[in-house]
Amino acid sequence: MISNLKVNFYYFRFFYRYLKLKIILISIVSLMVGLLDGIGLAMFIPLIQLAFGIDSNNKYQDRISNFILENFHLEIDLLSVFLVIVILFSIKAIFKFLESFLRVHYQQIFMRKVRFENIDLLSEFDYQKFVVTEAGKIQNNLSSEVNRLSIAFRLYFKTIQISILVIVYLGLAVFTDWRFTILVVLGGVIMNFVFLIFYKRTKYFSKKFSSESNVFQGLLMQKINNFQYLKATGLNRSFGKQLKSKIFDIEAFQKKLGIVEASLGALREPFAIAIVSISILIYSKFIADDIASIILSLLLLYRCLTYFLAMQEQWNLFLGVSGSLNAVNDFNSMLIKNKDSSGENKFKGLKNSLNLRNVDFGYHNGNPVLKNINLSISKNEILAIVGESGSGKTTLMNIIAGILKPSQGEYLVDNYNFGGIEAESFKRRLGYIVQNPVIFNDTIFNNISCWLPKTSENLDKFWKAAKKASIYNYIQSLPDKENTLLGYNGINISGGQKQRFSIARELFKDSEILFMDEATSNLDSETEFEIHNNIKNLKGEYTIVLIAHRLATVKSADRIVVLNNGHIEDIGTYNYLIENCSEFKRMVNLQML
Ligand SMILES: Nc1ncnc2c1ncn2[C@@H]1O[C@H](COP(=O)(O)OP(=O)(O)OP(=O)(O)O)[C@@H](O)[C@H]1O
Repeated sequence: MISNLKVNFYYFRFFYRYLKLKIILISIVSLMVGLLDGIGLAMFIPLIQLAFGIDSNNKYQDRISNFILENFHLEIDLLSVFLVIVILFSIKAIFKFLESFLRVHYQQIFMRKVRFENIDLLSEFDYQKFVVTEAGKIQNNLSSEVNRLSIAFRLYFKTIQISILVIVYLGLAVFTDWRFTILVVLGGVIMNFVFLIFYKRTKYFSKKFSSESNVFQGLLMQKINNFQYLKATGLNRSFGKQLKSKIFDIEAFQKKLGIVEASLGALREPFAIAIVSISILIYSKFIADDIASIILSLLLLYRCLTYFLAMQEQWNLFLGVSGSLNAVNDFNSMLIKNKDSSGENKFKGLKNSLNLRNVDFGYHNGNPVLKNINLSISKNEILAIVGESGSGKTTLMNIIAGILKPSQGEYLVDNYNFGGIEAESFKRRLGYIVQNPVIFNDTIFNNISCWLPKTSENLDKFWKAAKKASIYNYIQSLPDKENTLLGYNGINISGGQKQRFSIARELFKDSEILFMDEATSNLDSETEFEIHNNIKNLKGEYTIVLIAHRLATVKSADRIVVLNNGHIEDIGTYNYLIENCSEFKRMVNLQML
């Protein structure tokens, strides 16, 4: 019982977090609907009595209509009773409309808030945590589970609204004849205990449904992301089999949910009829034979019971999707717990240098990846990082870019601790060109401008960036030029072109610190030469941190950092390192340059 209350309070708190006092307002409106309906219903007793001339003493036998007629000093005749009924049901109709309207309106507000919150939280999600979080879980929670949550909202509020009606009818029934009411309520309580077993099963299957959907979405994403590979290697079908088997698992839980819901639906009515019949028998045999109150009580209790059954049905349907509420809430808490930390001070541009002091770093598994890194990058310097695969180049670059935080030591931007800088203002000045360039399924213009309006000023900037990234001629050769669609993940263009597009995007952004990870690994020698000429042309204008496996491409750097197994082996110009760093010399020899 207590744990049930706790769970219900958990659901309530979840919705209250987004809607606050709106929940109270919607409850008040439902209360009005119930009160107006119940009182209106009670007025039928004097109406019948007057119409059939049953009562001769101007005294009506049910307490509700007596209360209304006496307190409002109404004439006790057929017309005024009739008018009262019409007025009550008309006002009820207005509240009923308001009730449905508010539910839909608040549902929209609620969903918007949840979606916006998730989008913001995901933007601020800590990178280190992101890489160890199942992609399917993120995808499923942000799409399917949020959609199920919308259904959960509707069902939850329907349940609340209906339960208010149940309470109102019950109250009115108690007011009319408390003994008969107690008999029916006792029956209802017994019935509820029987149904608790069904509710438990529904909740369990709903949770299983959510977790299986997470796995399914993860598999689906992998299939889409690795489509080319799976197709080429013929693994497409066997991967498809995995997806199909997950569909069977999901179906199985859906079916079980359906069976529980169907059983509940079928059992409710016979149970209810039995309760009412037994109550009438007991009442007439052992308690009293007050026909007028029992008729009104029956009317009210019948409505109460109908709503009670509807409430149970809605509640069970809600439990069927309540897994989504747990899933979204857990996902939300995880995002909140792993929010990127950000300082207060706005970054207004690099003045002198970026500095790492005695920096150590390890991922979640604890293995040290970087050890005692001391490095200073001057404004407008081109710094290249080289080293064997796995030596920590990307990790080091991600620390300088602020995506990863040092486990030990300090990262200073112009002598200010990085932690004190507002993350967003720093990121706005960063350009990041990754190993697998990010291409959106959109036009070339939107891919480079990141959805800025196509004004002549932006268009001018766009072509300048395209020229700098050596992609100008290619765009001009296309029939639709900058309006050409690039396809999902740039499926229509080559690896080299993808990289040039992403370079153009960063140059468009007016970034002042550029990070390039293997930016030239997929380019043919001619384009590579061109890009490196362009990088040289950027010299003095941008601070560039560059990772390259092909050592010829780092010749244009001012300094090169040689990383070896997580520590800095040496730093210097290309010529200095050839002379003084055996590790660098070995790497160059290996590449036979
Ligand atoms: N998310 C992660 N979780 C745990 N360990 C990681 C993670 N990313 C990288 N590592 C480990 O950290 C070490 C350094 O990886 P990093 O990617 O920085 O090397 P790299 O020099 O850039 O390699 P490559 O040239 O192959 O890209 C490797 O041992 C790698 O396995």
